[in-house]
Amino acid sequence: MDQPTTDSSYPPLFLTPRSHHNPTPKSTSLQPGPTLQVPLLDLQHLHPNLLSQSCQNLGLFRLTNHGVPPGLSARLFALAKEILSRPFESKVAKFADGAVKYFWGTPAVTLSVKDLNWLEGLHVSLGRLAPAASEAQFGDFRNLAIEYCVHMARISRTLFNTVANDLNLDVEQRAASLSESNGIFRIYRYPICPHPSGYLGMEAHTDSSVLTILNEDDVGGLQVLHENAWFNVVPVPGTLIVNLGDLMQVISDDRYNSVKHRVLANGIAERLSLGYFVFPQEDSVLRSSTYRQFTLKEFRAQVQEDITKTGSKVGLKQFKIEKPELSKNSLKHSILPST
Ligand SMILES: O=C(O)CCC(=O)C(=O)O
Ligand SMILES: [Fe+2]
Repeated sequence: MDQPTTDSSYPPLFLTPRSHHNPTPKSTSLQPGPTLQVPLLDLQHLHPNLLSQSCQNLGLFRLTNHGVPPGLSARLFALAKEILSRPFESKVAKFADGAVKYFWGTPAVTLSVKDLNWLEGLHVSLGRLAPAASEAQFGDFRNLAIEYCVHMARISRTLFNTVANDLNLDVEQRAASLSESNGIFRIYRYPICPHPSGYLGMEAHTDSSVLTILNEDDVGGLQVLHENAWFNVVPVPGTLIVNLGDLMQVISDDRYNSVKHRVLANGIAERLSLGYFVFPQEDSVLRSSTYRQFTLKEFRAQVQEDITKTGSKVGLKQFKIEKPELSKNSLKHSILPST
C-alpha cells in the first residue's frame, strides 16, 4: 500500500497516496529525453553572432560570467527553501495578496489551467515590491530579491541591447520593448510527486516575456522542444539559462524563436528554481510586420481569456497577421502562358 507524503508544507492535494491519483498518462515522450547541446555564452565577452544564432535556432542559451555573486544565489535558494518549507496554511495566509503572492498547482497564478501542475511558488511583481512593501512582512526576502533582480535587469539589458543591434531596432522600438521595472520574479518549488509519469512540474508552454532568466538547483527536469522532440537541459552549477519569450519573437518579426519548454515531475527529489521575466511597459505598442499591433496589457488579457476558455495558453497565434493564401486561380495567373 502506498504511503502518503506527510510534509505539512505541501499543498494538501500533493499529499494523497499514489493509489488515489488517477491522472491521464501524459505521453510516452515523458520518458527522460536526450540531452540538449545548449549554446554557452560568456556575458563579459558577448559574441553578437553566437547570440543571434542561439536566438534564431533554439531560442535558448546558457550564460556564464554573468556577474551574479554565487553567494547571492546561494542565499536566495536557501531562503526560498526555508519560506516554501513553511506550513501550507501559513504560506496561503501570509502571501495572499500584495506584491508577493503564493500559488500552487498552476503557473498562471490567478487562473486554473487544465491540468494540475506539480509545483508551488511565490510570484513577485517587482514594480510593487520596491519600496512600498513592508520590511516586517518580507524581511530578508525582499532585500535579497531586489539585490538579485538588479543583476537580472543588468543582464537582460545587456542581452537586449546586443540583439537590438542585430535586429536593427530603432530608438523608439528599443525604448518600447523593455521595461525592467515591470519585471516579475518567481521562486518555484517542485514538490516530490507520487506519480511522476502522470504529471508535469510545469506544463509545456512558451513564456509571455521578452526574455526569461532561469537559475536552477542541481536536480534537473527542465526540457525544451526542439525539432519536435523533448530534450533535457542538464543543470550546470554557476550558470544561468536564458530563454526567449513570445514578445521577443514579435519584436524580431519571427526571426527569433520563443522556445517551448516544460518541467518534468520528480518522484524522488524536490527541485527549486528562480525565474526572472522581463517585459515591455504595459501600454507600449509593439510593432511588427508579422503580428498586428498590440500592447502587453492586451496580450495578457488575451492569454487570460484563452486560459479561462480552453484551460491553456494559445499565445501568439491570436495576434498573427494571416497572409492570404494564394488561390489556385491566382497561381494559374502567375504562370506565363505557353507560347
Ligand atoms: O523552473 C524552471 O526551470 C522553468 C520555469 C518556467 O518555465 C517558467 O517559469 O516559465
Ligand atoms: Fe517558462
